[in-house]
Amino acid sequence: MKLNIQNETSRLRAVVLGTAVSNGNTPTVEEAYDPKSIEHIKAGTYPIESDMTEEMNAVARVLEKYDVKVFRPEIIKNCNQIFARDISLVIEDKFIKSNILPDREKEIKAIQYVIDTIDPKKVFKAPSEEIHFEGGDIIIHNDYIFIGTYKGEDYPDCIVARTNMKGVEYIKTLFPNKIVKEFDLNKSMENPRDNALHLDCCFQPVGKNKAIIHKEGFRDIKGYEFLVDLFGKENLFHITKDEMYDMNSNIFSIAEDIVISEKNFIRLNTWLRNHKITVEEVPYAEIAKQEGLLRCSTMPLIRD
Ligand SMILES: NC(=[NH2+])NCCC[C@H](N)C(=O)O
Repeated sequence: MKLNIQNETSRLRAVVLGTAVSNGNTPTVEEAYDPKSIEHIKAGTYPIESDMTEEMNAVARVLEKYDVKVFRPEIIKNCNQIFARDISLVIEDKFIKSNILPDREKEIKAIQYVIDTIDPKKVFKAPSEEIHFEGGDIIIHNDYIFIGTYKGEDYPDCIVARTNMKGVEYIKTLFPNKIVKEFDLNKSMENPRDNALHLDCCFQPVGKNKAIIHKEGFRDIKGYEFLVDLFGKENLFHITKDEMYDMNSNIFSIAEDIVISEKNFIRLNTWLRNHKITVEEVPYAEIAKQEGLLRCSTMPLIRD
């Protein structure tokens, strides 16, 4: 397979879509690695496998409708494999295995059968365990690579901070011709409304020149201002804390003028349609309880 990814919105041809099959029992609070999951574990409202499987199948049906080749991970028993985005990423024609949170390391072997179809010279793995990065923090935007990170001193104890500056430096070495720009994000293990878990939880380009953004997700306001300058204020759709919590920035583009979005995102979906973007609505509120949505559960391999 010949990979090609230059941005988040060109016409999609092939993608990995995660799976909720054999997702395991409801984790304990200690086992969870994000605050929104913890909230639902405590409230007894943690999502169940059959509901999540149904939601993901709805996404698969939309992708098939647009003739996108869909790869699913092999099933690892009792393992949460929903968020395919984080375990690896594709930039240009390179496949990069993430140095992910140790709790999630075993997820990658389920897509080895996909990796086996790629030229081994194009497959990369960071050389040191001190280099951390996950796909949800990395957004490719033509000449730019945007990377979410966390520069707080408590990084080592912060399991919602998944990409460090060593990760940013590593991506820079792989793409010397790109402008790599990092963003220091706000993290909170206590309150999901204050937690920009990954960059794609508070920002994502959409359409040709637009983006969805949550200003308060940026720990360093200069990062937010940089994006305002680059995209232009009139091209940004600002979301509130509650909309970030519901994961509005985490929709998924099939093309510049086609997105998959959650059916309850009324304000966002209206804005998209007003900009002549076709919105394919799916139910994804159960998946959202684990602090991830459509971008998080998809990992594009080929776009035009
Ligand atoms: N790309 C993303 N934003 N992924 C969300 C992953 C959510 C998952 N609960 C985690 O904490 O790892």
